[in-house]
Amino acid sequence: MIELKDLTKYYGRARGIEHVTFSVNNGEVVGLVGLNGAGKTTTIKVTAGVLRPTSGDAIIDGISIVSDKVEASRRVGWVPELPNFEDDFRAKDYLVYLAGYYNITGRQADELAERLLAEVGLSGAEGRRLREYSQGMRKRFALAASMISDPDNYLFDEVLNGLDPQGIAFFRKFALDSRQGGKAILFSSHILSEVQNVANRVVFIHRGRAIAVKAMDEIMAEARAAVKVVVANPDDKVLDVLSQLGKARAMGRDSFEVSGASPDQVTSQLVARGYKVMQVTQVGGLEEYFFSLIGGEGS
Ligand SMILES: Nc1ncnc2c1ncn2[C@@H]1O[C@H](COP(=O)(O)OP(=O)(O)OP(=O)(O)O)[C@@H](O)[C@H]1O
Repeated sequence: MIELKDLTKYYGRARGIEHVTFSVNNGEVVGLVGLNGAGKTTTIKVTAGVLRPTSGDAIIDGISIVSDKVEASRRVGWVPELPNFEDDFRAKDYLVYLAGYYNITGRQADELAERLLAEVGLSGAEGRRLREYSQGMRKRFALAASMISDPDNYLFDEVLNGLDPQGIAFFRKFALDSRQGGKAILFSSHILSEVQNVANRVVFIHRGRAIAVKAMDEIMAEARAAVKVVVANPDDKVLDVLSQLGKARAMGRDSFEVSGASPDQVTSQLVARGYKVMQVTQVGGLEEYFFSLIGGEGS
């Protein structure tokens, strides 16, 4: 569990974040959302123990990052926005070296490094030097490194940046599995559609302050999220079929809108009944909610 308590960080006189308070419970994936410069990286770095707060505290599994930094940071895996490594190292050697910090050595460290690199999709690139890694490979490597001690808590800063669709799918699965496994994940991202897919709660940060903390269900209800679908072979029953999923209405002869269902649910429901789905789009949702929250500033 990750608890942020009245966390404030000033860079000299410049405000980073002020009075940020929220928690990430075990079994929760919380998205951290905000404009450029809002304070996401600062929040994550202070919580990870790499920046000292001006005041307030972050508590990891009951341990203060301020008064017991070593113990608290052992319990959290951190993937920075711009991962920085000893670039002359070869990937696997570096993971083995990092595992040493957790008293994992010898064959055990070797096997762990290979397994983690395979898990994040870097098999075949274990022997390459980190300086030869692309941005996406570095992100994948940083993910592997954060998993060495199999911590119960994770902090991911823009982890999706630079990842290809396969990498994004890996992260999505990792987050959902971790959620089921009772871990606590806080991740920042500008890709609001992915935050919507993965997070069960969202912290909106604006000008250094956490201006709202909301469950995804509430966000979707308030933002009147809906799925728009175009069907190639509509008939007079299609509306009834869609109504089984949520509130459905016809928008035209072949297009329909359903609220209270996901694009996946709409597609499988229609396909199972022999309809041809031409187009499915999510309307409203997190993005709409975010902009309504911060007013005209983001547009
Ligand atoms: N080293 C620093 N020195 C001075 N000010 C800083 C420093 N790092 C961050 N800031 C300021 O703190 C505020 C929050 O920055 P932060 O990097 O946390 O935002 P962010 O939400 O992560 O932004 P982005 O989406 O652009 O990555 C900004 O006003 C920024 O200018």
